[in-house]
Amino acid sequence: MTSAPRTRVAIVGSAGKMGQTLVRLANEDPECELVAVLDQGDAMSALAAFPGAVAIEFSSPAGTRALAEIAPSAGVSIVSGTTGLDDVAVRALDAASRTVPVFTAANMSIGVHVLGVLIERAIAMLGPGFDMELVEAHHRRKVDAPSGTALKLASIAQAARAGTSLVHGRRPEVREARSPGDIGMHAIRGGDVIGDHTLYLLGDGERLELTHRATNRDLFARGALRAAKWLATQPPGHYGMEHLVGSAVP
Ligand SMILES: NC(=O)C1=CN([C@@H]2O[C@H](COP(=O)(O)OP(=O)(O)OC[C@H]3O[C@@H](n4cnc5c(N)ncnc54)[C@H](OP(=O)(O)O)[C@@H]3O)[C@@H](O)[C@H]2O)C=CC1
Ligand SMILES: O=C(O)C1=N[C@H](C(=O)O)C[C@H](O)C1
Repeated sequence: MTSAPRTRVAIVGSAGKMGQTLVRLANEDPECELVAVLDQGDAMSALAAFPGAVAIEFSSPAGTRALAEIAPSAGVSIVSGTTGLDDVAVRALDAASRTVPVFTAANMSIGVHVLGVLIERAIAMLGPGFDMELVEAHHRRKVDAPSGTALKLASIAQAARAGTSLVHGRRPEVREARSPGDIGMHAIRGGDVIGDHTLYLLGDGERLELTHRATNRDLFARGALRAAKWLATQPPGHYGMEHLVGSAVP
């Protein structure tokens, strides 16, 4: 009996919190072969030795950009989970996707993807009478705010209700009530919180609180490895969770 070829993966940002989790889970996965690990100070051009591999990158905007710039000539596909990307890194990923398959998601957990689907559905069903406030909490070492996940969920909310805009926090000098089109964005930082996201839908006499809580990083790494295995057989293009999991409610 012949078994399917293993997906060759390289981990970029391998010494980080996500990188270490990915190295452990990739080594445990019989469908993956870990061929390279790179971190700060390593030359991204080393990936040229592994054409056909999928580089899984959770590092920094500079790391994302460096990988996206080398991937087409190296012949490696990209799974990128880094958040807080600048325009240069976003454009570099888009450019790379014209030559190699690229998968990006601000959150690789299937639960957050489903939360996005539920948010879209809830807003459409509730109508305009419900105010929206989005609260996220993360560990004390997180550098970007709001989280990439919060921004993605907010973009889903904005698409579901026209005429909305993001309002980041509240300041004492602004003495005015919220506007109906506001989506309040609030970021909590501290301790070892892995990642919590709640969209409050606040109406008259009732409110919904749609929440996802991550309790370890394995779920993000498992999602990234699943994406890498899927991406290895895709043509060049820019993919996301909607392509891997789908968005339609059966
Ligand atoms: N999409 C998702 O599901 C998830 C996304 N994330 C995102 O992933 C990113 C990483 O998170 P996390 O692992 O917690 O962060 P860490 O800071 O723990 O790890 C990042 C690692 O990448 C390294 N690095 C930074 N820049 C480069 C570079 N240019 N080339 C190679 N390596 C580099 C860092 O090295 P050094 O410290 O020396 O700079 C560090 O070892 C963040 O943007 C986070 O928001 C996190 C969890 C889930
Ligand atoms: O930095 C983190 O830790 C996380 N970042 C991602 C984000 O910004 O949304 C995903 C997850 O919440 C953990």
